[in-house]
Amino acid sequence: MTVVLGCIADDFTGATDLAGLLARSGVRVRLHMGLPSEEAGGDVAPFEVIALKTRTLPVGEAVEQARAAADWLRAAGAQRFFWKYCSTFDSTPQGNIGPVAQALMADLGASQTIYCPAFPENGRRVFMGNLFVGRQPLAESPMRDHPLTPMRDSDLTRLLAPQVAGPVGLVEHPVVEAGPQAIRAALVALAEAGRAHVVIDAIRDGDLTAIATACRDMALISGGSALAMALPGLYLANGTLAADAPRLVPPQLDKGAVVLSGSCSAMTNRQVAHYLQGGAPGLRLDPLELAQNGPRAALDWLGAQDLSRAPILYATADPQSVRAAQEHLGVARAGEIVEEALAACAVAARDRGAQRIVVAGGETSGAVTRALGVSRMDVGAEIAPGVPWCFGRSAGQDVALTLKSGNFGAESFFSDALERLQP
Ligand SMILES: Nc1ncnc2c1ncn2[C@@H]1O[C@H](COP(=O)(O)OP(=O)(O)OP(=O)(O)O)[C@@H](O)[C@H]1O
Ligand SMILES: O=C(O)[C@@H](O)C(=O)CO
Repeated sequence: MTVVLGCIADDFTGATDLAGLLARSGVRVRLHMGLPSEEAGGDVAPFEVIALKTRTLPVGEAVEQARAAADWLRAAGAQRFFWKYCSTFDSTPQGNIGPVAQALMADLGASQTIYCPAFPENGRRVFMGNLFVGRQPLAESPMRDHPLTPMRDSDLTRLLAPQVAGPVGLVEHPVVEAGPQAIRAALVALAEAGRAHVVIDAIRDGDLTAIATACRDMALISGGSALAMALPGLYLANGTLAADAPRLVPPQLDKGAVVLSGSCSAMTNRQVAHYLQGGAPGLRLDPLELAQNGPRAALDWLGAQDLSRAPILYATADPQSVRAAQEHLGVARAGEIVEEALAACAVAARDRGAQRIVVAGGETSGAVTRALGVSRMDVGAEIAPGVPWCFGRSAGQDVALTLKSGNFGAESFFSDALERLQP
């Protein structure tokens, strides 16, 4: 078995999203939480996904980690690579998306790559280079108030231009609609015009399949998870991937569960409210209180809960409360305090036997998996598009984790997740 596609994601929920969509094909997908510490090689899956936590890091550090991940994947046999970022193109003002793509292209000897964050099933579409979230342009969507990466422009070519050397190209939707051959021809013409970085429109899954067909042999593809979805089928069809990959057998799990929410997205706010309305025991964490007293009160509360009722601990709050906390503590510190507290709660819940752990938020998921010491997981069934249950080991026991991207899932996501994976 060799690695058919080596994938690098810039955050943990983004990586599970990608892994979940690849796993829809039935092919085995392995997810590494952070740069793998074990030697590359040995037992590998055809799709290996490395989850980094680089979305908000300084550019140099993000680039260094992505290159190290690509080196590991290359040593494991990968010859094609996928660079996964958020379907809302989340980046800091300096931006890591372009610099990472550029560095990987240089290392892999790729002369051109594409950028396509579209995820139509979740309402992300790219048209004439502009990213829409549902009906709203990105910059008018709730993403404009994201705690760490507020997105205030919707034009991907304009967002990408300062992040890369040389001009950015665009393959417009009419070309994409005309199919793989037209896309290939447009990419060749753009390459001849010196455009190594090309944004591609996509408004439905069929567009993504056409793009994946046109680009499946590129050394580096970059985009959201949905662009990768067609790749396993294409690799099976052309014989790059053998059809006899083993299937996942999920472990037996106990009744105990906990829900930890550090995402402040509009959707997570609704999901938390819905879960509490349904009668779940819940405790709201206040960053200012945590800054003064630490997580002791949260841990005491959790210690008194019946874990078979899947209690929720959440810092999820509306944009106004988030801003107030950030003004007092600073953006980074407010985030860290919450992440540390939720991570401590995850460990305490695991130590009391919780084997199903639901986490909302990419940064939060990074902190939780790190605290649990979960370094790699096998990817199971999806609860909602882009949100699978994953199975790993923590402190010698089986744990199931689902890492929900801030904006993903239905309002009933938390109860959906627990129903989907009943002991
Ligand atoms: N009440 C709060 N005040 C300030 N910051 C908060 C608060 N609650 C959570 N945070 C921080 O906001 C950040 C939310 O980012 P996170 O990546 O976890 O969620 P998200 O961005 O909605 O998810 P995704 O990246 O998957 O879209 C975290 O750093 C978290 O600690
Ligand atoms: O692409 C998305 O929207 C998600 O996988 C994600 O990256 C959220 O952090």
